[in-house]
Amino acid sequence: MNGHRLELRDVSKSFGAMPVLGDVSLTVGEGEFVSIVGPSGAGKSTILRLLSGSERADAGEILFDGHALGVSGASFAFMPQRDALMPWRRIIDNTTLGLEVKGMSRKEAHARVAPLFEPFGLAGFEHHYPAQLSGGMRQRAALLRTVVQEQDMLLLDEPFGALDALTRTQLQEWLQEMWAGHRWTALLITHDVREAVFLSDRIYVLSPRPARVVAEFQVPLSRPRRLADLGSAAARAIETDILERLLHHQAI
Ligand SMILES: Nc1ncnc2c1ncn2[C@@H]1O[C@H](COP(=O)(O)OP(=O)(O)OP(=O)(O)O)[C@@H](O)[C@H]1O
Repeated sequence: MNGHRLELRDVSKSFGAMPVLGDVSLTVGEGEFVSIVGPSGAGKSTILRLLSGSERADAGEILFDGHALGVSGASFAFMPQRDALMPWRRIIDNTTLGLEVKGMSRKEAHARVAPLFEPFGLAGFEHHYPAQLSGGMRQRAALLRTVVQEQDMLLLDEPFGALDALTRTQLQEWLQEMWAGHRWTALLITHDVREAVFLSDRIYVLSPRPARVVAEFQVPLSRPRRLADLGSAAARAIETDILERLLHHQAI
């Protein structure tokens, strides 16, 4: 084992005649928050689908704790762009869904999620239905449902993409605090370079399809972070550099 939790080595994937991923290599360490930014349609979500097992790579290796993904027993908690809450279930019963699917009784699952409602800013809304909550609250409920399953790794696919700019900023700040407290091993897919800089330890920049990694950045901001840190010279320099790579996809 080389210290990485997740490692993709030269992973490629085509859909029919269309190459989507071309030799993508990346790593995520224990307790590390890593983001992937790339142009629309580059294949970012495809990477997550390879991890969740809903697609298979054509070539290359995906390792978890040094073992091939299929035999590693790795479990991923996935949070999609849309909250995917079930409208007919109360918030508390939505957040227990993943636990119940894994065989936990509803009573036990309720006991597990209940203490998280306060830190997730959902106290008092346990018995509301999704339609009675704001978009930001629904995304927090979706994240609660995701993290309570205590999987090996958190996969976030544009989790704030459907929110208005202010709510999105508030949730980025909130997620940063939550992550600092829990140190989930996390892989975030985003179009939003500022979001990636604010949340990540490291950032991979993908080229247009067929995607390959054209740059990797270590974010030099100390934690805990505040939004104001994005105005620092270091943050602005890295943001500009990533945007340049995205626009001109120069390889390093
Ligand atoms: N199951 C599939 N069959 C055929 N083509 C697919 C399939 N899944 C994805 N694609 C195609 O692969 C390409 C990459 O899709 P993917 O969703 O991974 O991109 P993305 O980088 O996540 O895009 P966006 O940022 O717009 O969400 C797209 O052109 C998409 O149409």
